[in-house]
Amino acid sequence: MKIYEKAPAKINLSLDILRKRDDGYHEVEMIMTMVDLSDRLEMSELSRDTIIITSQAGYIPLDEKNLAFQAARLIKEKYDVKKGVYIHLDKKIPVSAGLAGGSSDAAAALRGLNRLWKLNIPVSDLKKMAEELGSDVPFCIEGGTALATGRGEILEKLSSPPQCWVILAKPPINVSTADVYSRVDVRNIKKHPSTEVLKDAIENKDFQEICQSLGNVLEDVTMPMYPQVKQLKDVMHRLGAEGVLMSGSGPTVFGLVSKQSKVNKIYNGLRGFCNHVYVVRILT
Ligand SMILES: C[C@@](CO)(OP(=O)(O)O)[C@H](O)COP(=O)(O)OP(=O)(O)OC[C@H]1O[C@@H](n2ccc(N)nc2=O)[C@H](O)[C@@H]1O
Ligand SMILES: Nc1ncnc2c1ncn2[C@@H]1O[C@H](COP(=O)(O)OP(=O)(O)O)[C@@H](O)[C@H]1O
Repeated sequence: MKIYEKAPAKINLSLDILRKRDDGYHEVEMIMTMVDLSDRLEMSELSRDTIIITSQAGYIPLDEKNLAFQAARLIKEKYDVKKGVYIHLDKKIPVSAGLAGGSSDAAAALRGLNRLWKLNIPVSDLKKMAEELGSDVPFCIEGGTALATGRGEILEKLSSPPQCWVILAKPPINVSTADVYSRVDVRNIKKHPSTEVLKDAIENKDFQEICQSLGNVLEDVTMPMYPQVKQLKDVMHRLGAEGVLMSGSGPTVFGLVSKQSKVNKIYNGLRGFCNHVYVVRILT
């Protein structure tokens, strides 16, 4: 039997850091939503007790460092599955981009293997397993739009933002999440985003208020390291995007656009600036 599972990218509409914890993680408050730029996982059962990962993307690890491999190993151990699996990752989400591609692949592997091996694991238990794989993986299990707290694993479901176009642009640099967090000076965060205001704006489907309330404290770490990210934000604003923000630890910048008539102009303008530009929608 062969099954397919989609693994969509996420963007952070807000990202705030409250404090650094004793375990080294940061206590965050962030609103995340999924967009329709997705990897696709093809999974088939192997009678031999082994995990094999392949991908057309030449730039990700295919061994136990791959998050989909780790997901398969975890579910096999926890549920004592003696069968093997072959997972092909059709990568579309750029890597180390702040779009949680690896985390979403891990979540898709958990969902898919639950189906493939007919394990009937409830979503709450999938999310518990997801926590062991990474802070963003629990959100990627159910997706949608959510307020994430703790280190990212405590989730409150929100309604979807109003439909709009999301333009993603990734400059040709890869950013390490661990490196960015390690440089945060928690006592000197200049401006915390107004998470509550953003949350209300989403509930009220108030597009203009959403655009005004976007905020990400990691911009002040990543942008001085990579000035291209700030330049990209400025270009997006100039081209007419109504709300512009860096996603996660970066370097991807997204722009929210309400009018289709603006989308082509922004897309074409950005293509002159960087190779990786995508026009996507928020997944409801
Ligand atoms: C910044 C965010 C925002 O959504 O996304 P990305 O930019 O990676 O997409 C997330 O917080 C990233 O989550 P994720 O990529 O799953 O992080 P993990 O693998 O759990 O952690 C990688 C490293 O980041 C740091 N880390 C992560 C999460 C957190 N709340 N505090 C931290 O300090 C830790 O140093 C950890 O070792
Ligand atoms: N399935 C996967 N897809 C992408 N990257 C992966 C995967 N498994 C492990 N990685 C590794 O995880 C790291 C972060 O990848 P990614 O999830 O794309 O970053 P981000 O969360 O910043 O978007 C990279 O160093 C990459 O090599």
